[in-house]
Amino acid sequence: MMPLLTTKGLSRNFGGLRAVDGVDFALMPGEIRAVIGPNGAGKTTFVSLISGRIQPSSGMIVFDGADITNLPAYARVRLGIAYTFQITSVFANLTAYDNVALPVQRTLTDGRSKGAVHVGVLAALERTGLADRAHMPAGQLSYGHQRLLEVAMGLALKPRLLILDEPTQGLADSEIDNFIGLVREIAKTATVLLIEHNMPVVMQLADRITVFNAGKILAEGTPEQVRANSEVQDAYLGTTP
Ligand SMILES: Nc1ncnc2c1ncn2[C@@H]1O[C@H](COP(=O)(O)OP(=O)(O)OP(=O)(O)O)[C@@H](O)[C@H]1O
Repeated sequence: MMPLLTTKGLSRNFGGLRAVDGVDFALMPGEIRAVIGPNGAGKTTFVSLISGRIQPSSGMIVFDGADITNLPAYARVRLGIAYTFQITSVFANLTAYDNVALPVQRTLTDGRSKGAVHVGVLAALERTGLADRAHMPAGQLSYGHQRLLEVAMGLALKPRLLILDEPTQGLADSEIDNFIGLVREIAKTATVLLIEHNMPVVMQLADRITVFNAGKILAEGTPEQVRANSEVQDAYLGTTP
Protein backbone atom coordinates (compact mmCIF):
# COMPACT_ATOMS: atom_id res chain seq x y z
CA MET A 1 0.00 0.00 0.00
CA MET A 2 1.22 3.50 -0.88
CA PRO A 3 1.45 6.05 1.92
CA LEU A 4 -1.17 8.80 1.76
CA LEU A 5 1.37 11.36 2.92
CA THR A 6 5.15 11.44 3.16
CA THR A 7 7.65 14.07 4.18
CA LYS A 8 11.33 13.97 3.28
CA GLY A 9 13.91 16.01 5.13
CA LEU A 10 11.19 18.43 6.18
CA SER A 11 12.62 21.40 8.09
CA ARG A 12 11.46 24.78 9.31
CA ASN A 13 13.65 27.40 10.93
CA PHE A 14 12.50 30.35 13.02
CA GLY A 15 15.54 32.61 13.15
CA GLY A 16 18.29 30.43 14.56
CA LEU A 17 15.88 27.80 15.86
CA ARG A 18 15.18 24.58 13.87
CA ALA A 19 11.62 23.95 15.03
CA VAL A 20 11.29 21.00 12.63
CA ASP A 21 14.57 19.36 11.71
CA GLY A 22 14.88 16.99 8.75
CA VAL A 23 11.75 14.93 9.36
CA ASP A 24 11.10 11.80 7.25
CA PHE A 25 7.54 10.71 7.89
CA ALA A 26 4.94 8.45 6.29
CA LEU A 27 1.23 8.12 6.96
CA MET A 28 -0.75 5.15 5.63
CA PRO A 29 -4.31 5.58 4.35
CA GLY A 30 -6.96 4.93 6.98
CA GLU A 31 -4.75 5.07 10.03
CA ILE A 32 -5.17 7.16 13.14
CA ARG A 33 -1.75 8.61 13.95
CA ALA A 34 -1.03 10.49 17.13
CA VAL A 35 1.85 12.96 17.35
CA ILE A 36 3.15 13.43 20.88
CA GLY A 37 6.14 15.12 22.48
CA PRO A 38 7.07 17.76 25.02
CA ASN A 39 6.07 21.42 24.67
CA GLY A 40 8.12 23.09 21.97
CA ALA A 41 9.05 19.78 20.30
CA GLY A 42 7.80 21.04 16.93
CA LYS A 43 4.47 19.22 16.67
CA THR A 44 2.33 22.21 15.72
CA THR A 45 4.99 23.46 13.32
CA PHE A 46 5.10 20.02 11.69
CA VAL A 47 1.35 19.76 11.07
CA SER A 48 1.25 23.42 9.98
CA LEU A 49 3.81 22.55 7.30
CA ILE A 50 1.58 19.70 6.13
CA SER A 51 -1.54 21.88 6.02
CA GLY A 52 0.33 24.67 4.23
CA ARG A 53 -0.32 27.24 6.94
CA ILE A 54 3.45 27.82 6.98
CA GLN A 55 6.13 27.07 4.40
CA PRO A 56 9.14 24.79 4.96
CA SER A 57 12.73 26.05 4.99
CA SER A 58 13.69 22.84 3.17
CA GLY A 59 12.42 19.37 2.42
CA MET A 60 9.46 17.91 0.59
CA ILE A 61 5.84 16.94 1.22
CA VAL A 62 4.06 14.39 -0.98
CA PHE A 63 0.31 13.78 -0.72
CA ASP A 64 -1.25 10.91 -2.63
CA GLY A 65 1.73 10.77 -4.96
CA ALA A 66 1.80 14.51 -5.76
CA ASP A 67 4.45 16.98 -4.59
CA ILE A 68 2.45 19.57 -2.59
CA THR A 69 5.45 21.30 -1.00
CA ASN A 70 4.81 24.58 -2.73
CA LEU A 71 1.02 24.54 -2.82
CA PRO A 72 -0.87 27.16 -0.79
CA ALA A 73 -3.15 25.95 2.00
CA TYR A 74 -6.41 26.36 0.05
CA ALA A 75 -5.09 24.15 -2.74
CA ARG A 76 -4.24 21.46 -0.19
CA VAL A 77 -7.79 21.69 1.20
CA ARG A 78 -9.05 21.02 -2.31
CA LEU A 79 -6.84 17.94 -2.49
CA GLY A 80 -8.40 16.71 0.74
CA ILE A 81 -6.25 17.98 3.62
CA ALA A 82 -8.30 19.64 6.37
CA TYR A 83 -6.90 21.15 9.53
CA THR A 84 -8.44 22.31 12.79
CA PHE A 85 -6.59 24.79 14.90
CA GLN A 86 -5.20 24.43 18.40
CA ILE A 87 -6.84 27.69 19.37
CA THR A 88 -10.57 28.03 19.03
CA SER A 89 -11.15 29.48 15.60
CA VAL A 90 -14.92 29.74 15.28
CA PHE A 91 -16.64 33.03 14.48
CA ALA A 92 -18.64 33.80 17.63
CA ASN A 93 -21.32 35.89 15.90
CA LEU A 94 -22.05 33.42 13.13
CA THR A 95 -24.33 30.45 13.67
CA ALA A 96 -22.85 26.99 14.00
CA TYR A 97 -24.27 26.26 10.56
CA ASP A 98 -22.60 29.27 8.93
CA ASN A 99 -19.28 28.48 10.60
CA VAL A 100 -19.34 25.06 8.95
CA ALA A 101 -20.63 26.33 5.61
CA LEU A 102 -18.10 29.15 5.28
CA PRO A 103 -14.90 27.12 4.75
CA VAL A 104 -16.72 24.91 2.26
CA GLN A 105 -17.96 27.88 0.25
CA ARG A 106 -14.56 29.56 0.42
CA THR A 107 -12.30 26.75 -0.61
CA LEU A 108 -14.20 24.20 -2.63
CA THR A 109 -14.74 25.08 -6.24
CA ASP A 110 -15.51 21.57 -7.39
CA GLY A 111 -18.91 22.58 -8.68
CA ARG A 112 -20.80 21.37 -5.63
CA SER A 113 -24.27 22.85 -5.88
CA LYS A 114 -25.75 24.90 -3.04
CA GLY A 115 -27.91 21.91 -2.22
CA ALA A 116 -24.90 19.62 -1.98
CA VAL A 117 -23.10 22.10 0.28
CA HIS A 118 -26.21 22.25 2.51
CA VAL A 119 -26.39 18.45 2.76
CA GLY A 120 -22.66 18.27 3.57
CA VAL A 121 -22.93 20.94 6.27
CA LEU A 122 -25.90 19.21 7.90
CA ALA A 123 -24.11 15.87 7.77
CA ALA A 124 -21.03 17.34 9.47
CA LEU A 125 -23.18 18.93 12.19
CA GLU A 126 -25.00 15.65 12.70
CA ARG A 127 -21.84 13.55 12.93
CA THR A 128 -20.47 15.87 15.61
CA GLY A 129 -23.77 15.92 17.54
CA LEU A 130 -24.43 19.59 16.87
CA ALA A 131 -27.43 19.35 14.54
CA ASP A 132 -29.88 20.70 17.13
CA ARG A 133 -27.59 23.69 17.73
CA ALA A 134 -27.13 24.55 14.06
CA HIS A 135 -28.82 27.93 14.37
CA MET A 136 -27.20 29.07 17.60
CA PRO A 137 -24.47 31.69 17.40
CA ALA A 138 -21.23 29.77 17.85
CA GLY A 139 -20.24 32.08 20.71
CA GLN A 140 -23.19 30.78 22.73
CA LEU A 141 -22.07 27.17 22.45
CA SER A 142 -20.19 25.60 25.35
CA TYR A 143 -16.42 25.35 25.01
CA GLY A 144 -16.70 21.62 24.30
CA HIS A 145 -19.28 22.20 21.61
CA GLN A 146 -17.09 24.88 20.03
CA ARG A 147 -14.28 22.33 19.79
CA LEU A 148 -16.70 19.88 18.15
CA LEU A 149 -17.75 22.66 15.80
CA GLU A 150 -14.15 22.97 14.66
CA VAL A 151 -14.14 19.26 13.86
CA ALA A 152 -17.41 19.74 11.95
CA MET A 153 -15.77 22.57 9.98
CA GLY A 154 -13.03 20.15 8.96
CA LEU A 155 -15.44 17.29 8.20
CA ALA A 156 -17.63 19.37 5.92
CA LEU A 157 -14.63 19.70 3.62
CA LYS A 158 -14.88 15.91 3.14
CA PRO A 159 -11.18 15.46 3.88
CA ARG A 160 -9.07 12.44 3.06
CA LEU A 161 -6.69 13.60 5.77
CA LEU A 162 -8.04 15.36 8.86
CA ILE A 163 -5.44 17.05 11.06
CA LEU A 164 -6.49 17.84 14.63
CA ASP A 165 -4.27 19.95 16.90
CA GLU A 166 -4.92 19.14 20.56
CA PRO A 167 -8.63 18.48 20.04
CA THR A 168 -9.35 17.32 23.60
CA GLN A 169 -7.66 20.24 25.34
CA GLY A 170 -10.03 21.72 27.91
CA LEU A 171 -12.74 19.08 27.41
CA ALA A 172 -14.51 17.34 30.31
CA ASP A 173 -14.03 13.57 30.68
CA SER A 174 -17.50 12.79 29.28
CA GLU A 175 -16.78 15.02 26.28
CA ILE A 176 -13.47 13.23 25.74
CA ASP A 177 -15.22 9.83 25.65
CA ASN A 178 -17.64 11.19 23.08
CA PHE A 179 -14.73 12.62 21.09
CA ILE A 180 -12.91 9.26 20.99
CA GLY A 181 -16.02 7.70 19.45
CA LEU A 182 -16.24 10.52 16.94
CA VAL A 183 -12.63 10.14 15.78
CA ARG A 184 -13.09 6.38 15.38
CA GLU A 185 -16.12 7.08 13.24
CA ILE A 186 -14.26 9.70 11.17
CA ALA A 187 -11.42 7.24 10.61
CA LYS A 188 -13.76 4.94 8.70
CA THR A 189 -13.68 7.42 5.82
CA ALA A 190 -10.51 9.48 6.42
CA THR A 191 -6.96 9.28 7.69
CA VAL A 192 -6.53 11.13 10.99
CA LEU A 193 -3.38 12.87 12.21
CA LEU A 194 -3.76 14.30 15.69
CA ILE A 195 -1.52 16.11 18.11
CA GLU A 196 -2.61 15.02 21.54
CA HIS A 197 -1.24 15.54 25.03
CA ASN A 198 -3.77 13.34 26.82
CA MET A 199 -1.98 9.97 26.97
CA PRO A 200 -5.05 7.82 27.75
CA VAL A 201 -6.67 9.29 24.63
CA VAL A 202 -3.53 8.60 22.58
CA MET A 203 -3.28 5.02 23.82
CA GLN A 204 -6.95 4.31 23.10
CA LEU A 205 -7.16 5.95 19.71
CA ALA A 206 -3.88 5.73 17.87
CA ASP A 207 -2.96 2.93 15.50
CA ARG A 208 0.56 4.33 15.59
CA ILE A 209 2.31 7.09 17.51
CA THR A 210 5.07 9.45 16.36
CA VAL A 211 7.10 10.99 19.15
CA PHE A 212 8.71 14.36 18.49
CA ASN A 213 11.56 15.79 20.50
CA ALA A 214 13.58 18.91 19.65
CA GLY A 215 12.23 19.04 16.09
CA LYS A 216 13.05 15.42 15.24
CA ILE A 217 11.23 12.10 15.38
CA LEU A 218 12.50 10.40 18.52
CA ALA A 219 10.44 7.23 18.15
CA GLU A 220 7.54 5.75 16.23
CA GLY A 221 5.41 2.66 16.66
CA THR A 222 2.27 1.14 18.07
CA PRO A 223 1.03 2.40 21.44
CA GLU A 224 2.59 -0.69 23.07
CA GLN A 225 5.97 -0.12 21.40
CA VAL A 226 6.04 3.56 22.30
CA ARG A 227 4.98 2.91 25.87
CA ALA A 228 7.83 0.39 26.24
CA ASN A 229 10.48 2.70 24.71
CA SER A 230 12.79 3.94 27.46
CA GLU A 231 14.01 6.93 25.44
CA VAL A 232 10.42 8.08 25.10
CA GLN A 233 9.82 7.62 28.79
CA ASP A 234 12.85 9.76 29.58
CA ALA A 235 12.01 12.50 27.08
CA TYR A 236 8.30 12.69 27.59
CA LEU A 237 6.18 10.13 29.33
CA GLY A 238 8.04 10.31 32.61
CA THR A 239 7.75 14.08 32.75
CA THR A 240 3.99 14.41 32.34
CA PRO A 241 1.51 13.93 35.13
N1 LIG B 1 5.98 31.62 14.45
C1 LIG B 1 7.03 31.31 15.22
N2 LIG B 1 8.06 32.18 15.40
C2 LIG B 1 9.11 31.85 16.16
N3 LIG B 1 9.25 30.68 16.80
C3 LIG B 1 8.28 29.79 16.67
C4 LIG B 1 7.11 30.03 15.88
N4 LIG B 1 6.31 28.95 15.94
C5 LIG B 1 6.93 28.06 16.73
N5 LIG B 1 8.11 28.54 17.17
C6 LIG B 1 9.07 27.83 18.03
O1 LIG B 1 9.31 26.57 17.46
C7 LIG B 1 9.42 25.57 18.47
C8 LIG B 1 8.41 24.49 18.20
O2 LIG B 1 7.11 25.00 18.47
P1 LIG B 1 5.79 24.16 18.23
O3 LIG B 1 4.64 25.04 18.58
O4 LIG B 1 5.81 23.54 16.90
O5 LIG B 1 5.93 23.02 19.34
P2 LIG B 1 4.85 22.01 19.87
O6 LIG B 1 5.51 20.70 19.96
O7 LIG B 1 3.62 22.10 19.06
O8 LIG B 1 4.58 22.57 21.33
P3 LIG B 1 3.20 22.61 22.19
O9 LIG B 1 2.99 21.22 22.65
O10 LIG B 1 3.56 23.54 23.30
O11 LIG B 1 2.13 23.13 21.29
C9 LIG B 1 9.23 26.28 19.79
O12 LIG B 1 10.51 26.56 20.34
C10 LIG B 1 8.51 27.55 19.41
O13 LIG B 1 8.80 28.59 20.31
